[in-house]
Order: sequence, then structure tokens, then C-alpha cells
Amino acid sequence: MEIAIIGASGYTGGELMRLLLNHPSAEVAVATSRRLDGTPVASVHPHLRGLTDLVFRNTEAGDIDADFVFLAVPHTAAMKVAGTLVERGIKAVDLSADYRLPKDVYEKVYGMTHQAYFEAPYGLTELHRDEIRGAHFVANPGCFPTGATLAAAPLAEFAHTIIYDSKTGVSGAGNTPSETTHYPNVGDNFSAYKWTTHRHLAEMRQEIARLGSGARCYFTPHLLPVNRGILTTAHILLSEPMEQKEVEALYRRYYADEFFVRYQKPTLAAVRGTNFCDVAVESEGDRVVAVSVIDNLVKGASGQAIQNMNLMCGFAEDAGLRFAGMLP
Ligand SMILES: NC(=O)C1=CN([C@@H]2O[C@H](COP(=O)(O)OP(=O)(O)OC[C@H]3O[C@@H](n4cnc5c(N)ncnc54)[C@H](OP(=O)(O)O)[C@@H]3O)[C@@H](O)[C@H]2O)C=CC1
Ligand SMILES: CC(=O)N[C@@H](CCC(=O)OP(=O)(O)O)C(=O)O
Repeated sequence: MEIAIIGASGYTGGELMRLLLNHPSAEVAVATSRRLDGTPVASVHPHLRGLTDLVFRNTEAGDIDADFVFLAVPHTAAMKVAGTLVERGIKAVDLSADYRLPKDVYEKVYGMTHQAYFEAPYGLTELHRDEIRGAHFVANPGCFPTGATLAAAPLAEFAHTIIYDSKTGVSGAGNTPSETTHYPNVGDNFSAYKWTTHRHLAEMRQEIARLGSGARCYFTPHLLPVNRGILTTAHILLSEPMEQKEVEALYRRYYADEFFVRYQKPTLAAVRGTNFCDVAVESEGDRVVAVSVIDNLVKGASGQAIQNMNLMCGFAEDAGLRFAGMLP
């Protein structure tokens, strides 16, 4: 199957190309960039040199010749081309935020009118597998909502309040340099941002509600001086206390059949470069602390996008994604 990546010069585009090198049934045939038409992919992604001869092309969505497309561009850019792909009958996963929320919620959170809205399954694979399987267009979740929701999902129905406290690596901000990502500002430093107003809170609330929970959700992100990874500490306040044994058994049962969710002490290094989410819980009665880790560029973006592509196209869900991280 031939793949096109729109926005292939960015971090998630590069990560899609890296991961798809090992996919048994898919090969990247088109890598688009507006700025880099005619430039070898390996000149921007040097880790791919010798593994791909592809050259970036500034191809319009209407002219793309491929069986499947990944949209790896910022929100608002994705909505400009999504409709064309759907009309042409080309299956696609959108890594941006453009189709993750209902229109009215999107417009409120992103402060703009959605120009090309349609409904799409939310691609948090473990929770929405049946809708994703066979779908033509899937909205890949945000990186924070992926790790946070997987941390809280098993206890959602027993909770009245969930407070997510996340620490993220800098690659979450994309490849455009900014004051925030400037090395002296981020290196040897640590800070909170968007303390109460991060746009991913809407996705987190949506997923907890879809689990049938009326729990209130809150979220504060922090910027870690590392390139990859998100560690989320979810403080889950329960209506009735639960003992450690019961909570741990619940988590182990909930994820027993999920290859990409592992119950073990979460550390960023153990999931770096992989599609795994590691999770563990500790109870102190009416507060359970659930900690999860993911790689923001893999389970938080490109890896989960491939997991979704696999379901949409009838491949094994773990095709191209079954490998270990690197320790130490
Ligand atoms: N980084 C992460 O951890 C995660 C990112 N995402 C989402 O995935 C998408 C891609 O993110 P990421 O790879 O980090 O972003 P980057 O900024 O690293 O790359 C995006 C690429 O899109 C192209 N682009 C930028 N603006 C436009 C535009 N207006 N129209 C068309 N193309 C454009 C650029 O390529 P060129 O200039 O060469 O055309 C750029 O290299 C975003 O929507 C992001 O929110 C989701 C989860 C996690
Ligand atoms: C470190 C950093 O800046 N992270 C980004 C992650 C968001 C992201 O990638 O999400 P969308 O796909 O929803 O745009 C942020 O907090 O905005």
C-alpha cells in the first residue's frame, strides 16, 4: 500500500517515515513540503539517510497519488485538505486537532470558525477500536489526552474529580523554533504553562464523559528539558474508597488484552521511541494516583496514527509497531 505524508518535513512526519520503514504492508511514496520541493528527505531527516531516496514534493491534496494519507500539518491546515481526500475516497488519519471535537466545542476552544467540518472517529485506539476499524477518516488524539485518558480510563466511572498533571518533552511543540523551545530557556529548567487553559482539556473531558463518567477534569502541563516523552500523574478522587489490591487488579484486567498498554512502573526511558503506554496505580483510599508514560511522537502521534491505519486497512493492529525501546 502506498502512503503519502502531508507535512513530512515536521517532527511527526519524520516519525511516520521512520516507523513506516518497518511496516510489512505500507511504503511511503509521497512526502510533501511547501518549502522544500525537490529536496531529499534525508537532508531534513538525517536519521533516515540510506533508508529512503524520497524527495519532498509540494503536491496539492487533489493531485496526490496514494492509497492512504497522513495529515501531519498544524490544525487549520488539515481542514483545508481533509475534504478533498474524503471526496477522492482516499483513507486518511489526521494528526492535527481539526476533527477531534464537535464543531461547537472546537470553535470555542480554538477561537475560530471551522470551515470544513465533518464527524470523524476519535483515534484513541484502545477506547474506540470498533469505530476506527474500517473508517475512512480518523482524528488522531492529542498527545496529552492519549496518556492522560489511558491513565484514568479504568477508574473513570468511580471518580468524581480527576486532576491531570503532565510533564512533556519539547518535541511536542513541533519543529519551529520559539522563545519557549530556545535551549537556554528550556535546558536545565522546568516550568508550568497554560496552567488552567490548555486546549487539550476539552479532549480529556470528552473522553471521560464518553466513558460514562460525570467526573470533573482539570489539567496542568509542564515543560521538561527532554526531547521526547510525556509523564502524566492523574489524581483520581473517588466517590467511595478503593484498596490498592482492588485498584491494581482493575487496571490489570482492563488492559489485559491491550498489547500497547503495559502495567508496570512508568519511566519515560522505557517507552521512548515506542508505541507503548506504561501505567501503574497506587491507592490511598479515596485518592488513587495513576501514572502513565508515552512517547509524544509515537503513541502520542505517529505510532498511534499507524495503529489506526492498521485497523482502518485490515492489517494486524501492531503491524510495524512491535519493537522495544532503548534502555538505558
Ligand atoms: N509534536 C507532537 O508531539 C505532536 C503533534 N501533533 C500534531 O501533529 C501535527 C504536526 O505536528 P508536528 O510534526 O509536531 O509539527 P511541525 O511543526 O514539526 O511540522 C509540521 C509541518 O507541516 C507543514 N506546515 C506548517 N504549516 C503549514 C500550513 N499552513 N499548511 C501546510 N503545511 C504546513 C510544515 O512543513 P513545510 O513548511 O515544509 O510545508 C511543517 O514542517 C500538528 O497538528 C500537531 O499539533 C499531535 C500530537 C503530538
Ligand atoms: C511542548 C508543547 O508545546 N506541546 C504541545 C503539544 C500539543 C500538540 O502537539 O497538540 P495538538 O496536536 O493538539 O496541536 C502543547 O502543549 O501545545
